[in-house]
Amino acid sequence: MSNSIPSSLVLFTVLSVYYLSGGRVTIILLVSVIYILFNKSQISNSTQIPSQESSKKEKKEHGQGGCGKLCTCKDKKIPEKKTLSGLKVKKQFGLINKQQDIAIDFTQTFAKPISSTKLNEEIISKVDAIEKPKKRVPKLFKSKGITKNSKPASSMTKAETSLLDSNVVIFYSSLTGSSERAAKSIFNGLETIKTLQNKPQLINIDEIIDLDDYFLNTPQNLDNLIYCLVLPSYDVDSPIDFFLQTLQDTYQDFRVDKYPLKKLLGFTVLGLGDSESWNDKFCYQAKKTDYWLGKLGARRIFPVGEICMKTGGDPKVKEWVDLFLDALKDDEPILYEYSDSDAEDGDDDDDTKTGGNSSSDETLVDVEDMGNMMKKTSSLAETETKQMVAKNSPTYNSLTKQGYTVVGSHSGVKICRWTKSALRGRGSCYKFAFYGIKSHLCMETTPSLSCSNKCVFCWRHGTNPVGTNWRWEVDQPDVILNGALQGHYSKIKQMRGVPGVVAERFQEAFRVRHCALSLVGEPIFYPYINEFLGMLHEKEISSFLVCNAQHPDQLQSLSKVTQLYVSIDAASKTELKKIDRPLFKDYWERMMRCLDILRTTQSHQRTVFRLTLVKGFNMTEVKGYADLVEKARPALIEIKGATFCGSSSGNGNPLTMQNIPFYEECQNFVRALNDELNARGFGYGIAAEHAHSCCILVASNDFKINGEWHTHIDYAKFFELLKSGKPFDKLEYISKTPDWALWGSEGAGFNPEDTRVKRKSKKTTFATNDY
Ligand SMILES: Cc1cc2nc3c(=O)[nH]c(=O)nc-3n(C[C@H](O)[C@H](O)[C@H](O)COP(=O)(O)O)c2cc1C
Ligand code: SF4
Repeated sequence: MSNSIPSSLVLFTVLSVYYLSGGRVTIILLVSVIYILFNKSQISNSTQIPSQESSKKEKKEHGQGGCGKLCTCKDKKIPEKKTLSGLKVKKQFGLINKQQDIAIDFTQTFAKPISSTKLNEEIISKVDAIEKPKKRVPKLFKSKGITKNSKPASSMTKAETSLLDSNVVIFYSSLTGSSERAAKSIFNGLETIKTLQNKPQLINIDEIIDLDDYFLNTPQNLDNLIYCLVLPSYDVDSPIDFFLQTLQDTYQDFRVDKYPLKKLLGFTVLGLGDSESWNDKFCYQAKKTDYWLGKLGARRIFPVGEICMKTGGDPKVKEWVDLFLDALKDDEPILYEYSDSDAEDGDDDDDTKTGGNSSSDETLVDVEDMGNMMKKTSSLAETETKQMVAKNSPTYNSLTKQGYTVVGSHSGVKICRWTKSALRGRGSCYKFAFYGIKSHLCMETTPSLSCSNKCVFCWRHGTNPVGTNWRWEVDQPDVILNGALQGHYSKIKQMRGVPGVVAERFQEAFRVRHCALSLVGEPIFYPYINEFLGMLHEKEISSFLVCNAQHPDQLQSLSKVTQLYVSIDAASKTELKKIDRPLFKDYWERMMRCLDILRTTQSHQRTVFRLTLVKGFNMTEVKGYADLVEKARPALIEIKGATFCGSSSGNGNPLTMQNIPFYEECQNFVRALNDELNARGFGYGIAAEHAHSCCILVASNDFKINGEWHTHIDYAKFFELLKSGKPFDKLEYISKTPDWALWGSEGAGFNPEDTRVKRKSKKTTFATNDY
């Protein structure tokens, strides 16, 4: 009889015959019972360990959960019988992931390590697939960034290329100079190795325009790269935070290769710190860097150095450098362990080591589990919330040395040179000529000292807090406003002993009437900017807000300001990258979105394009600027030549005096732009100038009433309109521009009531922010 006859049918037949024959046919019954027993044993054999293929096939033919009864399919292959017990035992005791003691070519095999582990994992995953049927999940993400089963196992690695044939790049970041010194010592040490084939390179990480050029991609012109990073640690915000954030973002970016740094021949990190004062956090950022580079697939060729600069200092640095240089001369295989640091930190994502479950289910992560997966990172992967500018930080020292008062932990205030000048009756800045702002009544402040650019003309390199998202503690708007006013007034008070201060103006200065939200940093980055603006307006302080065209969402939701600036530092994508060195990868798209917002949502505001002209960087593409004007249709365009003020030594500013345009060059640029705009029929004209600060104003013809420019502001009217609570337009609070401020006027924008004093000494740093 065939196996295909159901046993229940046989049993039924036997019982029927027995009954009908009155029990006389016992022999038939006996034979039947023997048959049923035999049949059962056949069935149990056939259910043992089908291969995954046949299991899939079964599921396909019988539905997801199998047919649930004895199978009758004709073409069914008898599956290969496998004994699992051996594998299971090995898995339980972590033996199957034992490191492979064979030397392998690292560069060739990293992505696909030749270890039997993978084979074993494959087998186990097949087994698991049978033992535990896949549970149904509603929606799944392929978790490239945190996938587990695709990670390379530990292996002995040997590169085809000798380490001495590599290109060594030494990266460093330094706030007070010791890491730079250590990096140079490595550089000099490498130079002494005669057999090193290529000249090493020394790069300041903070000066890299796009970190992805090195830490996602690698420079195309250099192969066999070895990265050596020299990093201090700071428990206060420093540029290293942004660097680490970038490494982490790359690792968690689902769109990019999970192991982008496997292309490197190797890496090492030298950490400098202070173990006496920061025992718990000694060299913690160097260790984090080491961790993330490993996560990104780079091969550690020398252990992370941890040197206390207080107790060990430069001699200890030299020791580490010498050992590292020796290691470069040694091409012995290196043990590569992907998850070593994870294991130490209790991150058990190497399942096979811990006897966990490595089934193929884990390449896919349930959406609900994503949060847990992310949380399940080691302490090295954790990011902490710091203050943007803590009182004991080098940034704080640098800012206060330059005359800034740091308010709270992320805001700043400083009296500008024009406020001092106005107090002494020596003239106000261009804002008086263009908009009627008396400089001694103006406070320059910012609620965010951090920025998402690293502009070439910015003072802030080296110590600047940077970031693309707000990652710091947040201060309340009233704390910032009161602190800023207090800081401003205390600086004004100090002016009382300065010769020439006009008593009346000195007295007036204790009632701030205007606030320039510019200074440095990015004001709309501050999460409570609208509340802050509301508080300013309540005190009848006008608001001039300057933003860098990198935060379209915040720009979109910005509430009413007296005047809204967007910095336009270049007219093309390439030039913008060169001059602003933006941190956002989609910086151009962001700027375009901001321009659209100016033309649409924010068109009720007095919108201003702010162009800072830097010779050799952004003074040629007049047509390009006209395109941007076409896109945003700003009410006003301020064109200003970059100027010098302060000392440039060591701030990473690449500009020289050659980059400062003469006023005549600025005038020519403005004429060309104005001609281009009018040739396109946009209706702009050159309204006013302030030669003293190398600044010219182009305005929309809407501001020309009966042939006269009305670029000034009726501030009382502005507050009146604001208080009405009704929407209003930029043209509802305009006022006539005085003759002395008009373009081509005799004094070129200098108020005849003030005394013009020519500065004798030329100072030496760039500043575009003498607003
Ligand atoms: C405000 C501040 C915070 C610091 N925080 C740490 C820290 O968390 N861990 C550490 O090991 N060293 C810390 N240090 C010590 C510095 O890392 C050490 O002085 C280092 O040599 C500075 O390197 P640099 O001169 O290249 O900037 C800190 C120093 C300062 C001034
Ligand atoms: S100049 Fe302004 S926009 Fe540019 S980096 Fe400095 S603060 Fe940021």
